[in-house]
Amino acid sequence: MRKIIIAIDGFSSCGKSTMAKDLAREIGYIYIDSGAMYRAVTLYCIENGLLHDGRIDADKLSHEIDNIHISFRPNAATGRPDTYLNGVNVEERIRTMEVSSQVSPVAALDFVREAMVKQQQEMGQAKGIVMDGRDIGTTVFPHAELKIFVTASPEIRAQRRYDELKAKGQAVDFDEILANVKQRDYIDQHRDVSPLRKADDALLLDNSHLTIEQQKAWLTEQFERVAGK
Ligand SMILES: Nc1ncnc2c1ncn2[C@@H]1O[C@H](COP(=O)(O)OP(=O)(O)O)[C@@H](O)[C@H]1O
Ligand SMILES: Nc1ccn([C@@H]2O[C@H](COP(=O)(O)OP(=O)(O)O)[C@@H](O)[C@H]2O)c(=O)n1
Repeated sequence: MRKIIIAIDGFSSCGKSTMAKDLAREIGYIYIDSGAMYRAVTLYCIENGLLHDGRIDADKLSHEIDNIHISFRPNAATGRPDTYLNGVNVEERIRTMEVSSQVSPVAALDFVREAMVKQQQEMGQAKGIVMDGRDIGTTVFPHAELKIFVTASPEIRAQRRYDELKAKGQAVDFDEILANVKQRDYIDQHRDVSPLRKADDALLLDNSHLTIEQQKAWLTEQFERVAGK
């Protein structure tokens, strides 16, 4: 089978990382969660006083962006890569509601996207990669051999995220999560730079009523069809 690039885009919390990570593990590809990179930049802003009451000090961030180094290292216990920000494991801290509620405006900044896209493209140079996000099939890898666009209803997506955070022991409120999911979808779809949209050549997957196993089987089938050509 030839080595390909698999781009998985779509709305917030619909299961992109779950299916991307599982497929990558099964076929021996590298898995990159591009959303984790925007989350890590947001955490940097929070921890370094660049975000106040939802306002970003974009000027200061533009001067510091080259000092923000994000990498991934495997975690044997979870079976997925952990995110590191300037050498520190931030995997847990980037998944909080505090970060979720501020990440989309940070990710809308042109210089932030430019820096992240450059790193993502370098990660995909040798192919054999599954990357999930919002603009992977449209901007990061417009020539990806397999592109998927995932969607599910906002209520179902919010319920999935609610269950996940609750299982981790975080104090969560369903309505707050639903509002966050809808707000991020809106910002992600309406920003000027690389807005969230389905690439013309992406396959659409509505997984509202699919189990994790069913969506993975579907994705594996698509991979075998394309990589086996
Ligand atoms: N088909 C599915 N049915 C039910 N839960 C799912 C499904 N796919 C993923 N999940 C769960 O939904 C949550 C969000 O999935 P995730 O992969 O993090 O989404 P995304 O990467 O799109 O934000 C996770 O807790 C995951 O286990
Ligand atoms: N390629 C990407 C990935 C994420 N993002 C931004 O980063 C946020 C967090 O991404 P994520 O994939 O972790 O989001 P979840 O759907 O997992 O909650 C998104 O809401 C987008 O604002 C982006 O702009 N481009």
